[in-house]
Amino acid sequence: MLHWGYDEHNGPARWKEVFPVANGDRQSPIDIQTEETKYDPALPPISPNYDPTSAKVILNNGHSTSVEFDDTENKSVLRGGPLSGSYRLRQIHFHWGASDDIGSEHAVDGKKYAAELHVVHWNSDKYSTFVEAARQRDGLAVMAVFLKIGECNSQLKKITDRLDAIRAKGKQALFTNFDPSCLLPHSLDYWTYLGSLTVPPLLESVIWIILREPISVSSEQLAKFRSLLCTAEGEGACCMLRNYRPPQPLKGREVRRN
Ligand SMILES: CN[C@H]1CN(c2cccc(OC)c2)S(=O)(=O)c2sc(S(N)(=O)=O)cc21
Ligand SMILES: [Zn+2]
Repeated sequence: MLHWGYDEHNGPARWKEVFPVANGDRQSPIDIQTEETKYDPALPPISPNYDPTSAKVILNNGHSTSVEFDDTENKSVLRGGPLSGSYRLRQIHFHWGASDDIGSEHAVDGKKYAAELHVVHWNSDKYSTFVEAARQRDGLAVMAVFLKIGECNSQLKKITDRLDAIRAKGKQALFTNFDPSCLLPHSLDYWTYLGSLTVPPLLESVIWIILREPISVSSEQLAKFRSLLCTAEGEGACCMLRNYRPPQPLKGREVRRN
């Protein structure tokens, strides 16, 4: 396998050949069996506090599209929930599928949503860089939001309307004055468990916070994600039709809810 991706020849089933942690004890995503989740009265609400001026660029990295934030100071942080201390906002990105009936990474009682938003943070209280934090078991905190097909999402439009400027892999465009809280659902109720990055290097350093209420996305908006290219300008164009990893074994982990 040359470079990892989501096709038959380089997809999730083969990542273990290069990243053996793929068969680890705390891999993500998972299928959340709601009957097995444990209510924890000690779990406080999560509290996102983002400064819109932290937003810098929107980027096509060949595997997804992301909005990157300035994480050189504690301007945009996530606190509360299962977290001790504050986790600094790094980037947001999305996962989707080739059709509207699949696309999310996590599943709920076997049900997959059309797409999934990930808001990535790192533990800037304990570690001095993102890369160092990404190697620690409490280094990263990713908040996941499910996207279900419905009304056009006017907040998401700020992102989907810019995708044609970053069609090819490696392209980026200025993207500022954006507070990702605008993409969160009304309720911040969540499930939480200990897992990993869902993309190589699949590091087992993520505290996952999965919001239980989905947000909407229209079929047309979602189609725009699929028109992104996994290839750079000048290479043979290949569309980014899917970029989700399927659910991984729970291996005895507990999923708590607030
Ligand atoms: C958007 N693609 C990834 C970019 N990053 C990345 C890239 C390379 C190495 C690395 O670890 C050192 C991190 S990231 O940490 O921002 C994350 S988190 C994440 S997910 N799906 O698990 O939430 C995917 C990515
Ligand atoms: Zn992700």
